[in-house]
Amino acid sequence: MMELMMMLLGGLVTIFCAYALALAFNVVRYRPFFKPGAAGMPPGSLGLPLLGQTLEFLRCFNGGNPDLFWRKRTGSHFKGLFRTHLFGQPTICVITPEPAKSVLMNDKQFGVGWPKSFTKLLGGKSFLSMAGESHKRLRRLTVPSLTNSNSLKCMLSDMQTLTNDTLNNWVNRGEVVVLPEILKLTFNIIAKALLSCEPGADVDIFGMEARRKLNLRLQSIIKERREGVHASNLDVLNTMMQSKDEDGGGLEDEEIMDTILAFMLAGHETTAHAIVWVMYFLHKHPQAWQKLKEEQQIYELKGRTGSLSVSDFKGMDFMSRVIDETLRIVNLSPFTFRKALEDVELNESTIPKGWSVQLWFRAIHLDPATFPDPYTFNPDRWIDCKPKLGAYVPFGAGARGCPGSDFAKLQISALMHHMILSYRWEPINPQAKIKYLPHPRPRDGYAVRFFKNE
Ligand code: HEM
Repeated sequence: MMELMMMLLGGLVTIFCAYALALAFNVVRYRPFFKPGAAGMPPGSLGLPLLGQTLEFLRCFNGGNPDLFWRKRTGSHFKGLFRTHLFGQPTICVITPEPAKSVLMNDKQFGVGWPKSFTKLLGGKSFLSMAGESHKRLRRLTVPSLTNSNSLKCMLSDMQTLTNDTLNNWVNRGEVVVLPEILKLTFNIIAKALLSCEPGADVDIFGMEARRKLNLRLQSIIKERREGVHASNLDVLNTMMQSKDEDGGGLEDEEIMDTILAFMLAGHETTAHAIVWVMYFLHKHPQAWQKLKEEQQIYELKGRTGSLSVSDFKGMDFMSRVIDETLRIVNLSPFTFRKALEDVELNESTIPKGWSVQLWFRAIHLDPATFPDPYTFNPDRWIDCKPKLGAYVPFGAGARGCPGSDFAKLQISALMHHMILSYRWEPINPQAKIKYLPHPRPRDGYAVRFFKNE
């Protein structure tokens, strides 16, 4: 009997020691050496060696309660940041507006933080991989091709044609799973805007092999354009090829190719998810549906004659509130990444050099201090709501803010204009659970019955 108890005790002591050692491992491994007098690290724990707190993070997100992870970490010493260890990296999570603004607006001390696998896929000359002056130069030379009013005007007409074709096709089919269908549509729209590709063109962008093939294809398109073939197309590629900096220098082919790929990847998935969620919330909130329909009826005649302009869309107040509210509550990019380039003091603590910094937009947008009753979909909250800088950042902010925000909003508005006036839909699984990673979406992809109004 005594022997058995001793064995049991020995086992318990071993487990306890192993656990204590495991906890100490990360503490020792990532112990920072701050200059004398510097503030300490933000509160938190690094969890287990190698795994850190990744399993708990995945449990929260995959278990349908993504906010539990950060809510559990906001104790009395909390100053808007906590430390943790996620996906193999010691990490500081920023979850309140003030420090988020400080990080977003400070690209000298906070550099590119995307995971290496991601930047490798995008190519070394994409501005998602670049930093500092070269990042600024690349943005100066490429972003206007996407955002200037002439480009948006040309894109709008294609968006409306492609949208109408898609919606008519859905009516003929009766039942559709919206997400994959919208992904095809937003991909066709971006491919047309960037390269004048017609819908159905065989363009694949996922994976290294697809990227290699796309690069070869882009190389030959660029060569043809330089030789004058389709050189008058009003697409983003031609505008980029003509763009010049102050010294008269232009973009290298590799810079153009990597930027086109970045626009393609970043430009269609998030927008497609946003459209699904706008449909989802409008169906759940009949009053908002009705209000949007009434607003859109003002533009009905112009819409039917194809003369709706970019400024018409920008002037649609309720549409814009619906989009802002959807992006706030859904958080398509739940967080973004930076890396501390040196020790940085922030909110009475120090972020160690080399650590990953994650900005948790989800936590910021669901903070009741800025947005009372944050989980309720209420487009009218935006009538008097002017959040301070850093408190509403669905497109990020600062030097790395999203260059496609106007393009995305225009696309969502153009589609919803036609959809709300001429069609209606009924979800087939109204209680479908939500999947939160990589972008939040209804698990069934939002399967609906789709009808044309009489
Ligand atoms: C609803 C749709 C969209 C959302 C919610 C969204 C959100 C974001 C966010 C949060 C960032 C990161 C900012 C940061 O790290 O600070 C970003 C970056 C970026 N987005 Fe978007 N985006 C959307 C649509 C688009 C579109 C349509 C395009 C292009 C056509 C685009 C191209 C990019 C690019 C290239 C970057 C990287 C910018 C840089 O590093 O300088 N996005 N976006």
